[in-house]
Amino acid sequence: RAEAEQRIQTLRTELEEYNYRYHVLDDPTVSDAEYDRLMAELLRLEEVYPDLVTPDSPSVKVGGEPLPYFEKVEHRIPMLSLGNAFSFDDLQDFDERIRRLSGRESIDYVCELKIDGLAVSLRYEDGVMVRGATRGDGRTGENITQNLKTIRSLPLRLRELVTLEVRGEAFLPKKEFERINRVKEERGEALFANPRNAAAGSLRQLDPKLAAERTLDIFLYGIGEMEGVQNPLTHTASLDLLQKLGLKVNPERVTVKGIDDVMDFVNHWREHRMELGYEIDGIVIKVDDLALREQLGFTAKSPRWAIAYKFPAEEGVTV
Ligand SMILES: Cc1c[n+]2nc(N)[nH]c2nc1OC(C)C
Repeated sequence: RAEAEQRIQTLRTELEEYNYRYHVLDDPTVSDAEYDRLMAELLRLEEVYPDLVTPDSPSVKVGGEPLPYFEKVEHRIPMLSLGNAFSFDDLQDFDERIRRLSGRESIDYVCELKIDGLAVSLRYEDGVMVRGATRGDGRTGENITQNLKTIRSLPLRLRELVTLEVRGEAFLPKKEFERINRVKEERGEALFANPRNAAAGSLRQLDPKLAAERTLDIFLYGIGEMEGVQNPLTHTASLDLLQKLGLKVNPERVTVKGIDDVMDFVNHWREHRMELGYEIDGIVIKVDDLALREQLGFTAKSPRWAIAYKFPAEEGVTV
C-alpha cells in the first residue's frame, strides 16, 4: 500500500505537468498514448485505494458520478455584463468620458479578444480548485465544478497555493465543435447551432463524463477576490499573475496608450478573426490602471472602465 501511495503521487505530479505543458503552454512533452496509459494506471490505483483519491487528482478530469441537479452559487463579487460599442464613435465617446472623469490626457487600455463561450467563475482555496460556477444572472449561478474540472487546460492546483476567485470564458474550439456536430449528424440528433451553444450544452450536463468527452477549453481574464497575494496595480499585472499561477490567458492581448491603438487592434481582429481556432464576438477594452477603475466605478449593470466592441455574427464556421 505504501508503494501504491508513492506511485499515485508520482503519477499525479507527472499528469499535472503534462496537462500544463500540453494545454496551457500548447507544448506537449509526451504522446497522447503515453498520457492515456499513465491516466489509466492512476484510475486503476485509485479504484483499488479509493481513500487515496483527493479533489485535485487529475483523474477527476475524466468525470465522476452524474449529479441529480446543479446547486445554486452566490457570486460574492457580482459578474457584471459589459456595455457595448458598435462603432469607433462609441469608442471615442468611451475614451473621452474616461479622460474627462479622470482629468488625464491619455488612458492606458488593455485589449482582449472577447471569446464567444460561457462566462464562468472559479474559486481556488490554498491553491486547490474548490468550486466552479456559471455566471447565471450575475449574482446567482449554477455549481458546475465537476464539469469544469474536466477541462484539460484548467489546473486543479495552482503553482502557488493562494486563495482567489478568477473569471474567464469556457468555450469549444471550432474543430471540436465540428467533430461533435458530425457525431450528432451520424446519430440523427439535432446539431448545435454554434460553438457557444455547444459549450453551454456541455457544461450544463449533469453527467460529467459527457462533459469530459467534449474537449472544452478556457481562457481566464480577471481576478475577483484574492488572499495571500498583494494586489496588482494594473490589469496587465493581473493577467501576468494568472499566467504565473498556471492559468491559461489568451495570448492575443495588448496594452496600449490611447484609443487610436485600440482601434488598430479592433481593425486587425475584424479582418483576422476567422484565422483563430475559436469564435470571438468582439474585443473587450479595459482601463489598465486599477486605481482609476476604482475612481470610475460602475453604472447599474456594467463597469464604467470597460466596454465590448461587438463584431457582427460570424457567417458559418470555417476551420
Ligand atoms: C464580461 C467580460 C468578458 N470578458 N472577456 C474578456 N476577454 N475580458 C472580459 N471581461 C469581462 O468583464 C470584466 C470587464 C468585468
